Formats: sequence, structure tokens, C-alpha cells
Amino acid sequence: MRDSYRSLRLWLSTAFRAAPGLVVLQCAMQTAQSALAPIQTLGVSWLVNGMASHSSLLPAVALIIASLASSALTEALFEPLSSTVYERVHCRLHKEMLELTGSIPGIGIHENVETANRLELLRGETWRLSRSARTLMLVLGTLVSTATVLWLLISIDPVLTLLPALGLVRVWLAGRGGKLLWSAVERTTPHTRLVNRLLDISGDPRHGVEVRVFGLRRALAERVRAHLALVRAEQTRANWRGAALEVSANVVFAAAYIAAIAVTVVRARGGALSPGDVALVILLSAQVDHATSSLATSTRELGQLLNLFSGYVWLRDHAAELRRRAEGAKDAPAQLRSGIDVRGVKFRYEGSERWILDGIDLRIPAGSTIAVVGDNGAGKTTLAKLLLRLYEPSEGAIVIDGEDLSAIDAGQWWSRTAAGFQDFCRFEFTALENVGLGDLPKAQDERAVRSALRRGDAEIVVDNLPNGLRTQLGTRFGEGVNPSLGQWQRLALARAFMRSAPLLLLLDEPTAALDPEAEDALFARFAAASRGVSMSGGITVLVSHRFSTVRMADIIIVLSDGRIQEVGDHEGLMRRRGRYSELFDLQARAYR
Ligand SMILES: Nc1ncnc2c1ncn2[C@@H]1O[C@H](COP(=O)(O)OP(=O)(O)OP(=O)(O)O)[C@@H](O)[C@H]1O
Repeated sequence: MRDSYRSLRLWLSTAFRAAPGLVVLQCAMQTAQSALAPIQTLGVSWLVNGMASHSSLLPAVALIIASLASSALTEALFEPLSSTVYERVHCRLHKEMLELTGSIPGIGIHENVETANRLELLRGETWRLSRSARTLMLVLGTLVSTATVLWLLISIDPVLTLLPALGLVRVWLAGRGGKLLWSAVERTTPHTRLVNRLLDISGDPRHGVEVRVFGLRRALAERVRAHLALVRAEQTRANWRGAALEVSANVVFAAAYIAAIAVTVVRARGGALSPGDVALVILLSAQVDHATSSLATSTRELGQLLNLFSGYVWLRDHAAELRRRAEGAKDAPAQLRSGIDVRGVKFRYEGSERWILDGIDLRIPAGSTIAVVGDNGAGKTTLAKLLLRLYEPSEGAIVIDGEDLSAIDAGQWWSRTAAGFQDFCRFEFTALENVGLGDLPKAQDERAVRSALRRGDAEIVVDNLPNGLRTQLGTRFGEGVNPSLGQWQRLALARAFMRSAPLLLLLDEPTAALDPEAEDALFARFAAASRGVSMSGGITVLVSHRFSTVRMADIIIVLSDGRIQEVGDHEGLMRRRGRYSELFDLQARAYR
């Protein structure tokens, strides 16, 4: 109940916060417009009575003309006003949702099936949330017209108020139908998510080669069809059940409608009512029919909206709870003095029983470079993400200069780190922005960007662009150039080097897409860049399968099945003739 109340409040406030003046104007116009139809009917009733009693028709005609003119005016203005409010609410909601999800520490919210479903539902239905003002107007309009109709009916015969009362049964059943549909939508969200993902794959040029070479077009289309069929079947079933409820309510209402007209005609014949009253009841009954049917529609829509807003309340609460927890958080240090201690860290992904990291103990002194190697799936990237605080350890702690990382403000920690990942982002902006995004305050600072390009060995990429740093990258959203995979990766690396003295520089397979020559040149620069980072006590963590890169690290750890198998520097590990030296020799032979 409390949740429904909060959803209702959020629903009402969302539209008002986005466009307060326009929504008030919309409310006023809607109220006027909704009262005008019954008032017009009253004018018709006066007209009939005036003609029957041969009295003046002027008041009736004036009332009809005035209400017609006002109705035409408000109708003309209403649509553009609604669209403007819709756009404003839409922009605001998107902005708020991006800010809320972005403020949540960790990426688990996108990976946990339940929370990912909730987010997808919210994202996919933002257009419906944005129509909150329109639904508000629909409800308001129906309430005003129902109240006006009620008032007119009472003035004729209080028994006639039974008619709108029966209409409420219709509204209640429509609400039940809406609930049935909503639970079908919720049940089918995992299928909808999958369909969206498959459509993304089919439409993305990066996957185009595999889709064509493996002849996946048909198979993908068949999967999309099968999941959509499931979604459609569930939702159609719910729609039919809702429709059956509504039809039964309509039959009852139609019987009451006929009875009301029959009673009025009989009473008029007995002289208790005037001909104008009969005309009024006939016309008003039609309006009650219309009003209750649109109230039924808006109730259905309102139910869906409130369900959606309860999802939105959940997202806000979730983000607020994490903000609250972070309130007493400590500041990230300006410089690393001692270093990072990984103490007995165990980690498993949510919903999984398997330990991905199984008791990692590691000391990384300030200013050092550490390389992490190991087989596929050994847990290297997971460890890197824990250091970045994209996940929290399930057991144990990561300690930064004596302070538990989980007690340090996540936003601050991120602002003091830099990262280059194997699955980097390809921002289809200008080359300048693409690199500059690595340090937002300096995003447009050409000197800072050029220096990052130098450290990431990506100057050559920009030199070959037709408009240098001002070149638009990517061709999907307009005219631009399409860099190769390796060129994109060099730019992503340069982005990682934008922050000049991060406490943690994390490079996860940063050279995977580069040719050996470029890789060689880059190693030398890595060493220089790492020295720059280490001046502030910063630590460079390099995850790599290329042992020629790894060898320059101060500490090398070999991960195997989530445990540290070996640790030491290159010479030490080679002398030991263990797993590291075995892998190193294997790769060196392959390169010879
Ligand atoms: N988001 C996730 N949810 C559940 N399991 C995951 C997730 N990400 C990774 N894993 C699992 O964790 C294990 C370790 O993955 P991780 O990416 O850390 O390995 P890695 O050593 O970096 O591998 P690679 O060398 O192939 O990049 C893998 O078995 C993987 O299946």
C-alpha cells in the first residue's frame, strides 16, 4: 500500500517537475474541456424546453455556442501542449535513469538477471512513463466530466446516479484486466530482453561477418520469431481474459442504460419530467457510457503506469540506499604511500556457487607495476575489476594504504583510477573527444589529448585521419571514418592515459588488437608511462597473454583456477622453471 502511494506520488511529481507551468495550464484546459460536453448537453435540454414552451431560446443558443467555441479552442491547443510536456518528461526521465544507474557502484545491477530485467523493462517502457502527464489529464478529464454529469443527473432524479455507479464496476474490471496484462508483460520480459539482444546482433555491422559467414540470419530470425511468439501468446491470452471481463461489465451497463431511459420516458409521460429532461438523460447516458469507458481505459493505463513507477521507485531506492551507505565513506588518498593489499580475497559471481577467486593474498607496493597472467578463465579480469571496485569481494578485503576499499567513496576511487580494457568502448565522436573522455575536465584540452596520444602510442592513428583530432569517428551516425580494430584500441589506450597520475592504471589485454611492431613500440612507452604513474605512488596492473609485455613488470603473478600459482619478477620466475617459464618459453619459440 505504501509502495503504491509512493509510486502514485512519483507519478504525479514526475510530470510537474519536468514542466510545472505547462502541466498546470494543461490541467486547467483539461478541466474546462471535460466540463464543456455535459454543459453543451444542458444547453440542448434548455433548447428543447424553450421550443416546447415557446419561451426565449437565447440563453440556450448562447450556452451552446460558447461551449462549442471554447471546446474548439482548447482542443486545438491541447495536442501541441501535450507533445511538449511529453518531450520534456521523456528527456528528464532518460537523464535521471542514466544518472541513477551510473551512480550505483559496481556493475552487478546489469548482470543480475532480476535487476537486469527490471532495468530493461524500465528502459523499454520509458515512453509510457513519459506519457504520465497525458494519463493524468485523461483521469482528471474523466473525473471532471463524471462529476458534471452526476450533478446534472441528480438534478433530474437521484435514482439516475446508479448509472455512473454501475460504470464503476466497469472501471474495476478494467483494472483487473490491466493487472493480468501487466503480469504477462513482467513474465515475458526475459524473452523481450533476449529478442532485443538478438536484434542488436543482427543489426550491428561488427557481428555482420559472423552472421553471414556462418549463415546465421535464418537461425537468428527463427529464434527472434520463437521468442516473440511466446511473448505474443502470453500477452494475447491476458488481453483476451481482460476483454472477457470488460464485455461482461459492458452488458450489465447497457441494460442499466436502457432501463434509465425507459424510466425517464415513463416519468415524462406521467408529467413528472419535461421533454428537455428526457433529451438530457438520453444524451447524458451516452456521456456516462463514454466517460466510464475512458475511465476504464485510463484505469488500465494507470495500473501499468503505477507498476512501472514502482520499478522506478525501486531504482531510486536502490541508488539512494547505496548513496546512504557511502555517506560515511572515506576520501580516496591523493597519493599512494604504502600500496594495495589484497587480503584473503574470495569472490563468486551472484547466483553462482563457484569460487572464481579462491583466497588471493597479495601485496602491491606503491609505485610498482604488476602483471597478471594465466589461462583463459583463471580469474584475471575478475581480479582487475575487484581492484577497480566494480565488484565487492565476497570474502576478504582489498586495502588501499591501510583503508578498506569498500569504505572509500566509489566515485572518488574511480576518479583516481584509469583503465583500458580489451572490450573497450568505441565512442563515435570526434577523435579529440574519443580520447579526451578519459579525463572529462580536460576532454577538450588539445594539449592534454596529444600528450595522452603520445603515451598510448596513438599519434600515428590521428596523423592519418583526414581532419586530425577533429575527425568524426565511425560511420553509423553520420559522415565519418571507420578506424580499424587496432586503431580503435590505440585510441582507447590513449584514453586510459588521459589522467596523468592515477593511483591505479589498469590495462586489461590492452594490446590484443595490435600488430607486434606496434606492440613493441608500446612496451617502451608503457614503461615510461608506468614510471609517470609511479611518481604519485600509482600502481599499474597489466593483464596480458603476451609475455614479452609482461616481463617488464616488477611483480608477475600467475593465476590458476582463482589461486595464485606463482609470484615473482621475470628473472626469478624463469629461474624457478615453473608454469611461468614454461609459458614464456612456449611463446618465445612461437615468435621465433
Ligand atoms: N559476469 C559474470 N558472471 C558470471 N561468471 C562470470 C562473469 N564474468 C566472468 N565469469 C566467470 O569467471 C571466470 C573467470 O573469468 P575472467 O574473465 O576473470 O577470466 P580471465 O582470466 O580474465 O580469462 P581470459 O584470459 O579468457 O580473459 C570464468 O569462468 C567466467 O566464466
